[in-house]
Amino acid sequence: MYVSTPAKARSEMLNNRTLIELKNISLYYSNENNGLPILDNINLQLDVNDFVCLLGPSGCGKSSLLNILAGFQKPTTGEVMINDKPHTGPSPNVGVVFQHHNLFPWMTIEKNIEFGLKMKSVSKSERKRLVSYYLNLVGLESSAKMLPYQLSGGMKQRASIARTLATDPQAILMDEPFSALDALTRENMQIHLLELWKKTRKCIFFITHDVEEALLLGKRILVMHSKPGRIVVDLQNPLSQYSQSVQEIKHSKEFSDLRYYLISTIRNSKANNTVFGMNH
Ligand SMILES: Nc1ncnc2c1ncn2[C@@H]1O[C@H](COP(=O)(O)OP(=O)(O)OP(=O)(O)O)[C@@H](O)[C@H]1O
Repeated sequence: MYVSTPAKARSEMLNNRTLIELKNISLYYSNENNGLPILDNINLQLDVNDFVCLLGPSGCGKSSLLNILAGFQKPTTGEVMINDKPHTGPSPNVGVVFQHHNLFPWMTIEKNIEFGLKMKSVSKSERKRLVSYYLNLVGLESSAKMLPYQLSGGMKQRASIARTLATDPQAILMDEPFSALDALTRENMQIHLLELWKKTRKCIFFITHDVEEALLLGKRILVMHSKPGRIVVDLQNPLSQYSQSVQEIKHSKEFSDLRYYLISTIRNSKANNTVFGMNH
């Protein structure tokens, strides 16, 4: 069993503060799920610089939780706080990147990135500077004038990430953003996202089905069980401190031990509701 550092000590260590807090969240969708809540009394704090990966079996409520964090879905009970204020709807503080890019197909990549800035009434010269900065950050300078259909899947996802980053949200929620990509592109995107996070230190909440992806990306890993949807693991990922290459990390004993532990915990979803390594 892996026991993580208590939240307070962790926050102090990282000189972080809580950005988003979920308090006693439960969610029911009408009478489905045999009367059980989709989400059951979820309490969670995300810090300003967190990189949190959420794992769990299909249908356990991961996207529902993300929708509540994004302000798209109202919880049945409980509340969401951002910067200690109630969060009741979509907000510029929270950006979302979905599994399939949602770029406007009729706009060039630079216009797509500029769109949110226009909505925020950013001046033309500042928009130009920011578009150029974010294109550069995701390595798409030479694709600025292209339309989305002219880009590969990985490039489109990088453009989506740039568009979200450009509006400067405090948190970015990602719902399986790389799952539609081929293995090699996916690995490149993981490395790229980690570099982006190191540069921007935005709070990232990342849903994935892929345990290895969570181990390579997350500073912190959550596992949800289903029926009812609960967070049963909240783990500081020791691998995030490693400076070795991805390949070296993947071949380490700690990686394979953690991988085994997480897969077993996810498999046990229906049988077990014990809370492991909770730090909140
Ligand atoms: N709008 C809705 N109305 C009714 N039921 C819903 C709605 N959205 C999701 N559900 C149900 O809630 C449960 C959780 O769905 P959710 O999409 O949050 O799970 P998930 O863990 O993200 O699944 P996956 O990993 O397969 O994407 C499922 O049983 C789903 O059928």
